[in-house]
Amino acid sequence: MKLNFGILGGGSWGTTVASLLAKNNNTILWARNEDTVNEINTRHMNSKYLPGGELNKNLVASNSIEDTVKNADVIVVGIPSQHFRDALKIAKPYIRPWVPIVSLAKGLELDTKKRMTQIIEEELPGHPAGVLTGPNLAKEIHAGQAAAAVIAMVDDTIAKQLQGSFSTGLFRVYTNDDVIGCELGGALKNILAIASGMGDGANAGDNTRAALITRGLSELTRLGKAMGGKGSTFSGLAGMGDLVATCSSSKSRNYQVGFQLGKGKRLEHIIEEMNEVAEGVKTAKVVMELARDYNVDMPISYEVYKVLYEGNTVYDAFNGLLKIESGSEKEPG
Ligand SMILES: NC(=O)C1=CN([C@@H]2O[C@H](COP(=O)(O)OP(=O)(O)OC[C@H]3O[C@@H](n4cnc5c(N)ncnc54)[C@H](OP(=O)(O)O)[C@@H]3O)[C@@H](O)[C@H]2O)C=CC1
Ligand SMILES: O=C(CO)COP(=O)(O)O
Repeated sequence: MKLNFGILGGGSWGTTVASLLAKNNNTILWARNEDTVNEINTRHMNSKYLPGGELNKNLVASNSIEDTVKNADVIVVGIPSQHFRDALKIAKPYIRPWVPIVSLAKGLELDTKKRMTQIIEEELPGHPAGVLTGPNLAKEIHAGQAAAAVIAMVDDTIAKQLQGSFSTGLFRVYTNDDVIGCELGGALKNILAIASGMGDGANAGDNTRAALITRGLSELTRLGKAMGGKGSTFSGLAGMGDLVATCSSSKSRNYQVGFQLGKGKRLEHIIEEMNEVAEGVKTAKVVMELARDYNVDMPISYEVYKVLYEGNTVYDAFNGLLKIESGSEKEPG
């Protein structure tokens, strides 16, 4: 069934998802940048975030958040986590009752430590809230390469309907009812992608990367389960899938931050030179607090945090990890 979609956020992922949706649905994309809107409407491109390659010609962009959401049957939010709540507040007066809201963001709000669907529930109570997540590097999907994702909603009927809307031949969408686990998988893996990039930047080797991914999955799963996610979610697309993609791809912005740190660059300079978001940098702060709140050991994330915020070097981080006593794989730690 053809639905009306309103997408908020004209960055690389918001635009890519909007273009996928426009294949089979009426789709409007809201971007605050006028040049982006004009370029999408006239040249079917978003060269700031997705250089090269055309977007679906049916995609309409708008500078008006009201026009974008007022007739929408579904709203999709691709705004980075630290600005997600503000965008919902602006859109709220124009959103029709009970319209499902789907988050694309992979981060946690700094002040509140909340997930994006918790923010949706607070700002738009009564609206079904869900997340689209998984190993989905925007630039590959924009280039027409195949990928798989998960739509997680508590209500299975809505999840199945959205599964049909988001799916295209090359973009395979699975359903999951574990919204907490799916959301946490996407947010927590970004810090581990920074760790993996740090290792590669410092030429630590393929074995180190494999160890970081595997032990990273273990710590991500520990916190995720303590916060209410299901163990099986973390071995699926939203957990292991996304972890593997971002920890091993130079297309990941989080991996790139780590890689540059591994090369000895300072965080401020790396961020200054990037025109895209790397959610793991801010999420690392939140995750350290959550690890304390839930009394969960997260040694790799902690070493990343110390490099980002306490002046440690990448070599301090790897030395720190090597000093930790290695226990049994069956036990946490
Ligand atoms: N890119 C990817 O491969 C994937 C990204 N994600 C997640 O999707 C989310 C969005 O990321 P992505 O699209 O990559 O980000 P980008 O860095 O590519 O773009 C960010 C977008 O958000 C807009 N924006 C930033 N702040 C505000 C604000 N206060 N109000 C309105 N718009 C704002 C920017 O607008 P402007 O241009 O005007 O600054 C820009 O359009 C992130 O949480 C990310 O983790 C998830 C899966 C894949
Ligand atoms: O989440 C992503 C791919 O699944 C994108 O990762 P980055 O934000 O690190 O680019």
